[in-house]
Formats: sequence, structure tokens, C-alpha cells
Amino acid sequence: MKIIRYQDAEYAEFVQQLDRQAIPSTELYETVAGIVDAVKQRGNAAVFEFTERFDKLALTDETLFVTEEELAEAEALVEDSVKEAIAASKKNVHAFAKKSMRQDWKCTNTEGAEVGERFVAYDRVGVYVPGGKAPLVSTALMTASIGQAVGVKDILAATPAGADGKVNPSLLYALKESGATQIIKVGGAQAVAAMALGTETVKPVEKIFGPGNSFVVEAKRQLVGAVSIDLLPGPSEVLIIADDSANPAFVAADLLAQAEHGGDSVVGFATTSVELLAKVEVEVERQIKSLSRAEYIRQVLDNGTFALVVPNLDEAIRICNVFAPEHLSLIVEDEDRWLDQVKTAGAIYVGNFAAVAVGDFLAGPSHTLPTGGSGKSFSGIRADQFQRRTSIVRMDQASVQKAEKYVTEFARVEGLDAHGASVSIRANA
Ligand SMILES: NC(=O)c1ccc[n+]([C@@H]2O[C@H](COP(=O)([O-])OP(=O)(O)OC[C@H]3O[C@@H](n4cnc5c(N)ncnc54)[C@H](O)[C@@H]3O)[C@@H](O)[C@H]2O)c1
Ligand SMILES: [Zn+2]
Repeated sequence: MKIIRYQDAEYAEFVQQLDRQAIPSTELYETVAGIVDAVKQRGNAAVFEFTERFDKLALTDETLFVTEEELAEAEALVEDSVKEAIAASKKNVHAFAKKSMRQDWKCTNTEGAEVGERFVAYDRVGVYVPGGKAPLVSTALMTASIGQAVGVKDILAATPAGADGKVNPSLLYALKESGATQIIKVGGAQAVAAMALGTETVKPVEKIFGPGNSFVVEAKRQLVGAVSIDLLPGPSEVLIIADDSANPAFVAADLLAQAEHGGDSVVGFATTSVELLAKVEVEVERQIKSLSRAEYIRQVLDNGTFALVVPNLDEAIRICNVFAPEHLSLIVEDEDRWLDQVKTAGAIYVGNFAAVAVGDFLAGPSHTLPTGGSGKSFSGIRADQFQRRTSIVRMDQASVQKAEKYVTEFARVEGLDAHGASVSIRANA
């Protein structure tokens, strides 16, 4: 864990580079563009080639989709306790989704026209569920089941299978419970391209949701236009802001939990208290001993973890707002005062007892959240992103007569007489 105190010479520069911009490197851009183009030109053949290269799995038209038998087999293998956990999570996620869905509305504008918005569920969406480093069972719930709650009929899920062609049974079960109607055993950029563009056997979707590694996220970014997307949810990250009121064992536990995501994860800790930091360091060493992924965790602690000693909480919040962490854990005495000042975090966990992992698996809001600084312009998956929105304008002659005067002015200054005439002909009918 890299520790930097505000008195240190490198502090200012370090804090400055926390102001990230989520744009791909040229190398990543080109790799993904190559994959997307190959899928566009050659469909399944390209999808199978990349799957063989990156996932060591030889797929065919026959084995691309998860079958009903495989789903039944998975259901039989999943323990009841896991099924209960999935049901508990789904209950919260659905309840949260129902609250945040948009409702149709209408009102009358100044000229008397009836104006409003109408929301309808998308017909067919794609969800990407990562499967590289861990089978993210919860991600099925945090993507597909929100679409299910909104009423999306057709949900295509993509997730990489192992070299044996099998997908984790709990993940398959969770996908089915979350309303997935088709599942393809493909990961990476090739999966996103297949969902967005379609292939000989994969019918294209209208919008793509879900997190993934840098290849997955970049593919989504490049395919905007062919489809719309939810956000850019890449490698997971946390920022913990804590003062003396924080329990060091809890802080350490959350730092370790975040580091467990491995790879490109970013783990940040900002505190006003050197005493707390010292205790957290001791706790990290104590707790890591009993964790199964200690090696993964150690790697992230060494390369992707920073602890900042800040002069005050104003500075910590300022850093948070430029860093735009995916998860913010805020453990400070005067919670509400500081909470009100946070503007960019994807999800905020307030107080000693709000473990980030409860949000990962169960709480209700989607754990699919913006990373890499993209939280400055995106927010996490919401139910209304599964709703297509249309605006409606309904008029009678009285309202077109009232509108004519202003429309004619716009038509005149824009040089579009036919526009003006189309209104006048109605007003004077
Ligand atoms: N932001 C969020 O809300 C959120 C939520 C859950 C997970 N995540 C993140 O999702 C990520 C999942 O990553 P993952 O790698 O475990 O699984 P993944 O499923 O996203 O990626 C695995 C796929 O990447 C492709 N791939 C691997 N190496 C490649 C290469 N060299 N070139 C091209 N393609 C290649 C393979 O086809 C493979 O199937 C993690 O970083 C995790 O933190 C984020
Ligand atoms: Zn997590």
C-alpha cells in the first residue's frame, strides 16, 4: 500500500493524477476495433476464433447457446442456500427497480397543447456478465433482473465459459432467475460485438448492459450507434474516506474485499487520522492471512492501492469529487454534512456498518457502476435505462392558433417557409 502524507513533496502531483479521464489507449482501441470488425465481416466464425484464442474453447453453431438441458442440470446442482440468496437479492433489486422506473406523464403547455412522455420497456437487450476471474453470479441480478423487473421480454446474456465449455451452475441459475431468455458462451469484445451487430445465429439487441474488463468496456464504447449502452463499468474500485470514528478492522476488511477483485482494481483510502491508518495497516496484515485469494490481494495491495493522509475532510471530499470512485465508503463523524458534498461517486456507503459487499450482492441498487473516472459523467445502471422514452404532443385547433405566431418567427429566421406554412394552414382552416 502506497502511503502519501499531505506534507510529502509528491502529494500534490499524486492527487492531481487521480483526476482521471476514461479514454482508451491506442493499443486497446486498435485491438478491440480489430475484433469488432472481424465479427462484423465474418460473424460466428470470428466469434469462435477469438473464443478459441482467448478462452481456449472451441465453440460451434450447436454449442454457442446454453441449452435447456444445461440450465436444468445447473438448477439441480445449485444448493438451496444459494438459491435463497439469489431470491433475496432479486427481491431487493426488483423493489429498487420498481421505485426508480419512470412513469408516463402529461401536462398542457402555454399554448394549450398536451405534451408528455411515455416509457416502454425495450424489446430485446443484451447483458454482459463477466466470467474471467470469478463467476459473477451477482452481476446477473444487477443487470438482467433489472430488465426483468421493467418488463423486457427478450434478454440475451453473454458470459465466457471455461475451456470445458461449462458455465458456473450458480451463474446459469441466476441468469435464468433474472429473466435471461438466451445465453451465449462467449466473453470479451467478441461477445459485445455479436450482441450489438448480430451474427448468423445471434439476433442483435437494442441496448447493451453490464460490466467487464477493458476489452469488454471498450467494445461497448465503440459500438455506440449500432446500439445504445448503459455506461462504462470497468475494473472495480473503492475510495474509503474515514476519520477517527472509523473502526480500523472494518476499513481493512473493505480494502481487502476490494483488492480481492484483482487485476486492475484500484483501492484508495483517504484519512485525516495517522492513528487510524497505522491501525488499518496492522489489521490488513492480520486479516489477509485467512483469505483464500491472498496472492491476488497482495498484488493489488502492492500495485493498485494508495492511502492518503489528508489535512482535513474538505480535502478528502475534493479528492473524491475529482477521482469519481465507483464505490465511496464514507465513515466520518458528521456523516450527513460530508455526504451532501459528494457529487461524483457511483455508489456511496455511509457509516461503519455499511459494507460495500452488501451493495455488491444484495442491497438493491445495481452494483454495475461507472469506473475509471467515468463517474463524472455516467451513473450506475438504473431501471429507467431499460425503458425507451418517447415524447408526445397532441393539439387542437385553438392551440395551433396560439402557437402560430411564434412558429412563424422561428420559420422566418431559420429560412424554412414550409414549416411556417404547415402551421398556418391549420390555424386558418
Ligand atoms: N464496474 C462494475 O460495476 C463492475 C461490476 C462487476 C465486475 N466488474 C469488473 O469486471 C471485470 C471482469 O473482468 P474479467 O477479466 O474477470 O472477465 P471478463 O468476462 O470481463 O473478460 C474475460 C474475457 O476477456 C477476453 N480477453 C481476455 N484476454 C484478452 C486479450 N488479451 N485480448 C482480447 N480479449 C481478451 C476473453 O475473451 C475473456 O472471455 C473486473 O475487472 C471487475 O472488476 C466491474
Ligand atoms: Zn466488490
